[in-house]
Amino acid sequence: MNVMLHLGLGAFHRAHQAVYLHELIQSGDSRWSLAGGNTRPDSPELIQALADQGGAYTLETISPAGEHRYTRITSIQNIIPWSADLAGLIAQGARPETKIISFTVTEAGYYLDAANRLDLATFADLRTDLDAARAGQAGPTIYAALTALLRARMRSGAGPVTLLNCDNLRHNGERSRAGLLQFIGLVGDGELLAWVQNNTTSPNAMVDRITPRPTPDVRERVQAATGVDDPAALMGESFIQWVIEDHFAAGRPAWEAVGVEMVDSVDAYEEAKIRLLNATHSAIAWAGTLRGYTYIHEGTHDADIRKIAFDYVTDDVIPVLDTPEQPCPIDLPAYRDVVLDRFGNPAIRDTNQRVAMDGFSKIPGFIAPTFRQRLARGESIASVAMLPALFLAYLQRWHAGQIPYTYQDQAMDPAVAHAICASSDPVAALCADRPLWGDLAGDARLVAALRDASQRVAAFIG
Ligand SMILES: NC(=O)c1ccc[n+]([C@@H]2O[C@H](COP(=O)([O-])OP(=O)(O)OC[C@H]3O[C@@H](n4cnc5c(N)ncnc54)[C@H](O)[C@@H]3O)[C@@H](O)[C@H]2O)c1
Ligand SMILES: OC[C@@H](O)C(O)[C@H](O)CO
Repeated sequence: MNVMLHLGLGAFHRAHQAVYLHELIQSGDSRWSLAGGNTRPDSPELIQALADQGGAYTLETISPAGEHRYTRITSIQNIIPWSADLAGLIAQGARPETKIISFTVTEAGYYLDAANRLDLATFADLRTDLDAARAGQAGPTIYAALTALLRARMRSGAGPVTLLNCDNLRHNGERSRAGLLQFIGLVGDGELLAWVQNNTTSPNAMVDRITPRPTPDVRERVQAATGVDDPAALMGESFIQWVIEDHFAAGRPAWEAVGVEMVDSVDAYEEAKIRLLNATHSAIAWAGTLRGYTYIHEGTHDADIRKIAFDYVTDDVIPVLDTPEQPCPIDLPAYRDVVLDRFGNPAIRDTNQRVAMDGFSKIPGFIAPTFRQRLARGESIASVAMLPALFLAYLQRWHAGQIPYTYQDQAMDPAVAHAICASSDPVAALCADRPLWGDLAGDARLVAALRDASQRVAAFIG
């Protein structure tokens, strides 16, 4: 049996990658199974519940028409408990049957600047893990965990392995590989660096399924529908998509048999998803919070918020993704409309809190590239400017203690956030932040557009 080892047993992995493999196994192809665990001591009760259930759990999916389906997912066959030395994960990673190491550690879990360099100056977690790795120890960041796993694999002679990133990150394979190789270089392990370069691949992948944080009512509905009380139950939308570059070092499941799209280049899919779905999603979460809504579907049905989202995609994104020189193979206006319909599904009850999180990683990842392209073409940035202007208004509310939930942002330096909000010119301060804007930081056109957009946001908030 071949094993795909997954790092980051969050909701999304269980509603997406585990589901595709479950369907493949159900179709009669049981050549692969999943093992998984967290690199951080997160959600210990959930990990224990999964272990107690042999890795199985019930997934509820809800279609736009409101149809509920319940499926017992059984592809994760080895739950690896967390320990600080990551001994269980390292042992599994070093076994020859492990042929793929996949991961979901959130967009903020990669610590890269706009030029794909590890941002050691900003992220203390990364500095701590680098010290640990230099001392030969594992650590919770993806880079320190992979360094420890791959070192053990190299020493065990278990052979090549694919590193499969399943997070919403542009060029997610290439970028996390760049971070990993820099990290190993900084550790100073030349032998491991050469081994990783020669024995691993990192295909880019686009992943999609809206998976809210499971709430107690999901468990109740699952029990009512199936008779099983499942503390690891979770819920997602019925829509699911996975597009992967077919570049595997040691084989892969026959995913195409269950609808995974295996392609040469994922570029068009990931640009469409990150800009039309993820950036729009964040904007609706920021705007919805400012208008006093709790859920994404509420903001999506607010005409003003919907117009901000629609105009951003229509005016500023589609023209740069679909050009005469490089026509986009995806029907972007149709994609925009489907995405807004998905967001508007009231049964999903996805929260603004979940989608608004990690704004400091989403501006550079999801939004700044549109500014860069529009400005390079000498075109207006009025519609896309509404997104960071909404984020700034949201951040100011957070700073004033007026957000009705805990704002989680792993990429935020609280001192920087404070300096922006306390500045006499918050727009200029936000636009000057290099981790947010890279080479665009301080650009006069960016500042002017955000000033104008901030006035529109102030009028919108009322
Ligand atoms: N939930 C969705 O709708 C969805 C859809 C597509 C893609 N994704 C991707 O999956 C990611 C996780 O989403 P989720 O719903 O599973 O969230 P979750 O909160 O349920 O799980 C997060 C997982 O990431 C790990 N993690 C978080 N920060 C980390 C860090 N800095 N270093 C190492 N591990 C870290 C946690 O231990 C946990 O396993 C998202 O950030 C996104 O990139 C999510
Ligand atoms: O925009 C937030 C994401 O977690 C989103 O739910 C996901 O990317 C949908 O696939």
